[in-house]
Amino acid sequence: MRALIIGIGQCGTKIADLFSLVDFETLAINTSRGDLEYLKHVPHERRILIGEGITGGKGVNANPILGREAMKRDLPVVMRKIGSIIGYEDVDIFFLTFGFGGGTGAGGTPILAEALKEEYPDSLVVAIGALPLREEGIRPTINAAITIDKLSKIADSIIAIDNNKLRGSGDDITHAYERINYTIVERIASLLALVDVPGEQTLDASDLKFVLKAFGSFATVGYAKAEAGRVKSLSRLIIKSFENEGLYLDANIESALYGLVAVHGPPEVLKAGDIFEALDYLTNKIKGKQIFRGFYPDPRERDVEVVTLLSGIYDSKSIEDIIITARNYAQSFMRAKEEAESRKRELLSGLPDFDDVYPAGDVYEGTFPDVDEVAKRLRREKDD
Ligand SMILES: Nc1nc2c(ncn2[C@@H]2O[C@H](COP(=O)(O)OP(=O)(O)OP(=O)(O)O)[C@@H](O)[C@H]2O)c(=O)[nH]1
Repeated sequence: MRALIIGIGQCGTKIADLFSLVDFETLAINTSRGDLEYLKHVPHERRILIGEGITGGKGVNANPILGREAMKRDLPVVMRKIGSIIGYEDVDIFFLTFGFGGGTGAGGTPILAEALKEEYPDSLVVAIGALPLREEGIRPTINAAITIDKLSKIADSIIAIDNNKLRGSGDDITHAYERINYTIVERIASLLALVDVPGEQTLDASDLKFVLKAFGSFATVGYAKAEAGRVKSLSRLIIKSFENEGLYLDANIESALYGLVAVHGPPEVLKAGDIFEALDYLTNKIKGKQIFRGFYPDPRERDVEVVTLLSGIYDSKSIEDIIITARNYAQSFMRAKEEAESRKRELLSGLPDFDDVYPAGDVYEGTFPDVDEVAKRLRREKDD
């Protein structure tokens, strides 16, 4: 199983940086030179500054139109770099990490996603994006709505992380971001680490690709971990992994089409009866009724770890809030614009054509009349 993580914009490259720390292949792309330099783990030759001609290396200030333009202009450079990283061994999944509310990531990600789908039709393109906080105002919400719309037509799945779930954590925003970035990397990395690994019942790359190939709908990754000695009911722990609000997306999991559950831990805790009870429950709960599973008994393990992936989700309050807010704003903005235009028409109606007020015939092609001469002539005409 080969994954390439591509971070776009500040949020996306920070997440890619953490993936780099845990030894994933990564690439960082940004319009801001400063933000690229700030990264700690992505190797320098895997950092690409785009749109320098438009932005001077200073970011696009939450304007996704500029983010899109920057990616379009430097797409050949980006695709060449990706080609050189990939070499001759196929990539199973490109994970594109970004923030929905900014400009570089929101504008650039759909452009790159489309190019990757075209160039590598057998690989999946999965977007992992952070949804803006409501307090950030209307612009990030609109950026998010535009990008959701675009990506839903291109990406195979969109793993959306709702930053609003950070509220109430008590952390300042930088720490809250760090925590959520860490969590998402931990979950995806744990899941990928279990694919193609020998186990009781194993998950392979084609299972994961099947689950994530979900026509641009939403996906969410759940997680639960406990010390083996403290697990009273494994079935309860598995259910907790997709029930708890740690999913970071307000979503109705019953609307999911596919699911995948991977359980890793000491063999004495991984009891088949418990696992099947939880899987039956989950299979009956989701609409698509298809759950892939992998059990990985490991005598060296002291903890039990459960990673759950649910995909094909179309019923999510987090997403609905963004789309409805953006749509309402767009409609009221269009109404206000029409009113302003009709008020302008009303105000200016009835004005004469001021050209008629000035005498014609004094302007000759190619020459300018002498203003003093014209004034003298007009005075003479008046006196006569
Ligand atoms: N989860 C998470 N969200 C982040 C982080 N940094 C920024 N965001 C969110 O991402 C959005 C801003 O995206 P950025 O990545 O900063 O913007 P950008 O893509 O670099 O675009 P420009 O700054 O406009 O050039 C906001 O809605 C933030 O809430 C982060 O580290 N983690």
